[in-house]
Amino acid sequence: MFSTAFLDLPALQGASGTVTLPGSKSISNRVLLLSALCQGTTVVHDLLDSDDTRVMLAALRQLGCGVEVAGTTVTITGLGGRAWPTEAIEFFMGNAGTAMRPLTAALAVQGGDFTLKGVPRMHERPIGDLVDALRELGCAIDYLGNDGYPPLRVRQPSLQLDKPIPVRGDVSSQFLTALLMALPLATQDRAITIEVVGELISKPYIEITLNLLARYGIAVERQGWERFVIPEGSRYQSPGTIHVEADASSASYFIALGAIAEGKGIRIQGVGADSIQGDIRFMDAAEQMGAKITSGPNWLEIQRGAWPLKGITLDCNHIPDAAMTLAVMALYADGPTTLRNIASWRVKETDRIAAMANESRKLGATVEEGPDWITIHALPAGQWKRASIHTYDDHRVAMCFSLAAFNAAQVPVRIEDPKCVAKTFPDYFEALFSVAHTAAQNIPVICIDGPTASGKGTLASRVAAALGYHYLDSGALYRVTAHAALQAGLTLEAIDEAAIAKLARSLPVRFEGDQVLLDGVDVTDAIRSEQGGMNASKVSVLPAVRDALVDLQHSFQRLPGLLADGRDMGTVIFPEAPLKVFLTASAAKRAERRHKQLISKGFSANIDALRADLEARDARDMSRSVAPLKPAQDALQLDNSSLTIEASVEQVMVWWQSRQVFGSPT
Ligand SMILES: Nc1ncnc2c1ncn2[C@@H]1O[C@H](COP(=O)(O)OP(=O)(O)O)[C@@H](O)[C@H]1O
Ligand SMILES: Nc1ccn([C@@H]2O[C@H](COP(=O)(O)OP(=O)(O)O)[C@@H](O)[C@H]2O)c(=O)n1
Repeated sequence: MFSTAFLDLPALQGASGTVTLPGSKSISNRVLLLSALCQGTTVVHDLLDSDDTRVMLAALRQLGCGVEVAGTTVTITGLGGRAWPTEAIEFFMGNAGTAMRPLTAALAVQGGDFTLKGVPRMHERPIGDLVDALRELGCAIDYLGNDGYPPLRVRQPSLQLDKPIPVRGDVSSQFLTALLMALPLATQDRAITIEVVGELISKPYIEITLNLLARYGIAVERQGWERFVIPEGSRYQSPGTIHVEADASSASYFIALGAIAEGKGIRIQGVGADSIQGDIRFMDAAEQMGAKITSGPNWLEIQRGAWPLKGITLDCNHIPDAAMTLAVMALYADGPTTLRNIASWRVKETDRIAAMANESRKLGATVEEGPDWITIHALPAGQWKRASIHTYDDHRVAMCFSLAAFNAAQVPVRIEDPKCVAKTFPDYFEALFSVAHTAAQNIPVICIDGPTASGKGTLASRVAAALGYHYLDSGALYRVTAHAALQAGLTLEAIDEAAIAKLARSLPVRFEGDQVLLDGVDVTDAIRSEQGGMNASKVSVLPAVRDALVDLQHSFQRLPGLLADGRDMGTVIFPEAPLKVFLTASAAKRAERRHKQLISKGFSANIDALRADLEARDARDMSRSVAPLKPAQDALQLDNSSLTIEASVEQVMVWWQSRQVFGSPT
């Protein structure tokens, strides 16, 4: 996951390959709650690991459920047949609507002394319709803040279930889902009837709920979409094992990607056209816009068909979440696209109609909006602008606008607060980068060159972490090469140049966090010694060795960008890099830093000897004939002798930002 303040997506050109999608958020949380209400143990496979499921799991633990997590498999030992807690419990529900609503209903029907709170935005998301329905049937629920909104306090109910329970059908279908999942708890001596008042929106989500309830032994009788009868004596029965289908609305970004990007097509693993989720019908809308889609039981394949895409007008009531993706596809169309019947967008994580309109306008688009509709006009090649997309703590806004990076103007797109995707798809950007491609010149490289112990590695890795970029420690490659050569019984002299170069060309080196592995063996400590640095300096003089390492170094230039540290990053390996920094500090300072570094790692060291060594290494690095250590002509010099690490990082970030001008962040 990218936890950076922003993520700059380079202009992307195409996409091909396979993405495996994580489990659906709403199915995950429904399955967790149903498993908790069962007697016995349920093994849930392919569970989504996300903020919403973590909130639900924490709540279930507080209630006394057995919860064992092993990767994406979670084993739940349910509360069925056991005593419910009688002590007061306070639940923190974050911003997790898929946990808040069904849990409120289950707790209210079961009764106890429970408080449910969330983040400030959760306290702005309406829950009045659910509470009204629950009160109607005798549940005791108080508002602790504003009427109609969390936080809530739930107490002991006195249930009256003889009359049908009215539920408004025109608000979030999660209310009805919540009731359908909670009411089987109260069917000991009667059947319970729910009556929908008005048109039921988002019917497909109710179908998912009914489908899952059936898996848990609850056979709800559906009479049209107006009445639902939960039979007397209904009891949750564990299915034993259950697999969570991938999220069909997450699939929408990759369906759109296949339709927009040039390439051999995208294969999506985890969900197919026969999915129980209504959002899968997004594929029909994407096909209308031009996508070519084929499908099997658990997969979809998408290719670009019509190009530009075709503008459409669509009632999106059946695909409220996935329809947001159409708004970004609309930018690539041949005419305007109007999405209708999307009033529910206004009360989601943020006001999504306003968000999609504002952010599309930043990209240069013309957008009109009404209470329950939006029209997005196509964006011609010349009119795309570099924009910093505000994401409103809304995962879908972030994922949708990542698709703007395929713009014909080939301008990059900044996504603010990229970690908001954690709600449903923590590794969304990693998945995007695994299939997206672009020309090397679009993938930014920041070079940090300089003498030993000037702080290159520290600076480069910190800036990489701040930007979400990859990091190349090129010195480590020379260190590993020298290590491998010595292990192979070679000298580090010119006489063995060809043999060392041969080794270097297929060096089985891997970086895992701070560890360096050679052929699977951890050589971190061995290569980081001062002797290791001196040996690296010796092999690095040999032109054939330097040449042999070029391709390996270039292979680190991957999306979304790279920080490269070494001696010749800016002069030889990445001469086109948009920012080159030549980092120096006085020899005295550098010797002092290296001394501290070694002592802190438990090595003994003598500061004068260190200084003599590093001056000898500098001299060799600066005087060699190939790729000598020197600043690139266009490098910015940074002497950090009297700067803190933070100040050096800040300076490089300021230089970088001044070259990356996006529309002003909001
Ligand atoms: N600006 C700085 N001020 C103080 N100490 C620093 C600074 N930059 C780096 N250091 C420290 O100096 C030591 C050497 O830094 P390192 O990044 O390993 O250098 P290089 O990669 O250039 O050899 C580390 O212990 C690091 O914490
Ligand atoms: N791009 C690079 C990186 C390192 N090197 C060589 O490898 C040695 C070790 O590099 P390093 O970056 O790990 O060394 P430190 O600066 O960390 O001491 C340097 O002294 C250089 O001789 C190089 O020639 N070119």
